[in-house]
Amino acid sequence: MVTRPWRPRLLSTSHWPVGYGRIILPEVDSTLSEASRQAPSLAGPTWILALRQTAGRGRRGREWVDPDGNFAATLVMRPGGGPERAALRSFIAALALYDAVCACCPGLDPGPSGSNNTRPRSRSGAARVALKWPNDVLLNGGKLAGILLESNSTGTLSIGIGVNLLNAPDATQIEEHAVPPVSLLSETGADVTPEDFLNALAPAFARYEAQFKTYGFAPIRTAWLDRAARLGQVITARMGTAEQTGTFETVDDSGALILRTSEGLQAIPAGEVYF
Ligand SMILES: O=C(O)CCCC[C@@H]1SC[C@@H]2NC(=O)N[C@@H]21
Repeated sequence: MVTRPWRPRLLSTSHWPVGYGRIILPEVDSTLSEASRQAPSLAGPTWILALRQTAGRGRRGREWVDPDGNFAATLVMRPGGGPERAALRSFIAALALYDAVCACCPGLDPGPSGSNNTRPRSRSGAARVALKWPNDVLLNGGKLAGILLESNSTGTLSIGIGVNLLNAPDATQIEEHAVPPVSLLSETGADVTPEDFLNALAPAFARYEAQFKTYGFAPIRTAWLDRAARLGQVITARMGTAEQTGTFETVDDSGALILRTSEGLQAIPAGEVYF
């Protein structure tokens, strides 16, 4: 496992978004759990970053293995607007992650827009980032980051984000057919600290959130589709024990995956995608 030598960090706050709080903890069980504990006393949207998580959780009840040096944070907010609208924040978080990764790695190839965005690496050999429905960020075709949304009946939404900055978890621990994990360091050579990553991610999230509040989901959906992995290709979506294979046509205005199958267009509101 790669470790980063300790060095004092000067946190740049010059681009920190107005109205957002920030809490940095040396260690916590899970930033999502910490978000539930802290939410009642928070005055506004707040990022909770932990330099170490001892009980990180992933989607579908999975453990999120979080080796030292990786990014683990949760944004706690009270977005209003009901659960369906709140859930669209996963697309905002994915776009913000995409921008933060590109900002931290200047040599990265943002990739072509639209359905060509399927090759794991660009022709020039530069690393390539893409978004995988519903909640993953891919780098060179491997899983770099995951997003887990949790909400409660009081209207609190917690957006948990894990990024393999320094180390990718052991690939033998992943599910069959799942995308293998990669790290930012191994794929690009960029050594980015969790604090620096947060300083790129928080303003990017705030920009997309402001756009969403003003213009709704349409521009977010378009931007997400421009960065989507495997658009126009045959993929398999798994919903519990059921599976659907078809061509990835689009994402609709509720965020559902639209697959073209032999029975016509199928909308999949939630599930996991396999390539
Ligand atoms: O399964 C996934 O892909 C989602 C992973 C989400 C992991 C992050 S790390 C920060 C936050 N705290 C957690 O316990 N989980 C999320």
